[in-house]
Amino acid sequence: MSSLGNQKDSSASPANPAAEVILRATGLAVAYGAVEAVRNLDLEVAAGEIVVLLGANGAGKSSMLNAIVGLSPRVGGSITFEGHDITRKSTEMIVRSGISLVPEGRRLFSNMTVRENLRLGGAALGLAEFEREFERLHDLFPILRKRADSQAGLLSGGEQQQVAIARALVGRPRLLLLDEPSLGLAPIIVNRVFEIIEELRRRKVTILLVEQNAERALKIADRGYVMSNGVVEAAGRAADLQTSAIENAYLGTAGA
Ligand SMILES: Nc1ncnc2c1ncn2[C@@H]1O[C@H](COP(=O)(O)OP(=O)(O)OP(=O)(O)O)[C@@H](O)[C@H]1O
Repeated sequence: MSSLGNQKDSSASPANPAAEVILRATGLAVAYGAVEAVRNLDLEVAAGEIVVLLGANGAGKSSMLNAIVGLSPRVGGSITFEGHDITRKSTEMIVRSGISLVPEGRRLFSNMTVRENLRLGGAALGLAEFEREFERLHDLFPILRKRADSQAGLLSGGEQQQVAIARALVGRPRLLLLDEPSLGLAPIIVNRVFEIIEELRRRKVTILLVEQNAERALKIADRGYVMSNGVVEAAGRAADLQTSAIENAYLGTAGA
C-alpha cells in the first residue's frame, strides 16, 4: 500500500471539511457468487465534490458504483445517503432518493426517441415538470433540441453519451454516478464529455466518476480513490495522488 494508501487519512476526507458528506460507504463488500469484486471498501463523497474512482479493468469500480444503486450484490458493509441507510433499499427507492447512475455503455433504449429516453429518466416527474427540466437541459446539451425526436440508436457514440447523462440529470439528482463516460469515444468527443463534467461541477452537481483516463480525470476531480483487486490501494486529494500509486494499480502490482 502506498503512503497515501490509508483511506482513513485526512487526505481521503472531503477536500472542503465544512462540506457535508452525502454518500458514505463503510466496509462495503460486493460478490458475484464466489467472485469477490469489492472488499471492505470505505468511501466518502461530500456535497459539491467530484470524486474519481480509478483502477485497471476488473478492479471493482463498476461493481462499486452499481452497488450504490442496488444493481450489484452487496454482501457486507453499509451505504448511507444524506444520513439514511440505503444498503438494503431497492434501486427504484435509491434513485427516487436522489442518486442517478449513467451506466457503462450508456444503455439507452435505442428504438425509443431521445425525448422518450429522457422521459424514462424523469418518470417521477409530472409532464409539465418534465418539460421544464427537459428545456432546462438544452443549453448544456444542444443535441436534445436538435434530435429530440430521433431514435436514440441512430445517434453517434458521443451524442448517445450526452443523452445518457441528460437522462440521469432530468430528475435533478443530488448525486450523479458516471461510469466511464469517455469509453470508446473519439478524443474530440472525450473533450466535450469532460467539459460537460466541468460545467456540472460549476452547477454544483456532486459526482462520483469512474474513469480509465486517470490523468484527465484527476485534473477535474477534487479527490480520488485508486482500486486494485477489489480494495482501495490509495486515496487522497487529486493533486496529491501519486502517479506511482496509480501506475502500480493499473499494472496490477499495487500492494506488492
Ligand atoms: N455480473 C457479474 N458476474 C460475475 N462476475 C462479475 C460480474 N460483474 C463483474 N464481475 C467480476 O467482478 C470483478 C470486478 O469487475 P468490475 O466490472 O466491477 O471492475 P471494473 O473495475 O469496473 O472493470 P471494468 O473497467 O472492466 O468495468 C471482475 O473480476 C469481474 O469479472
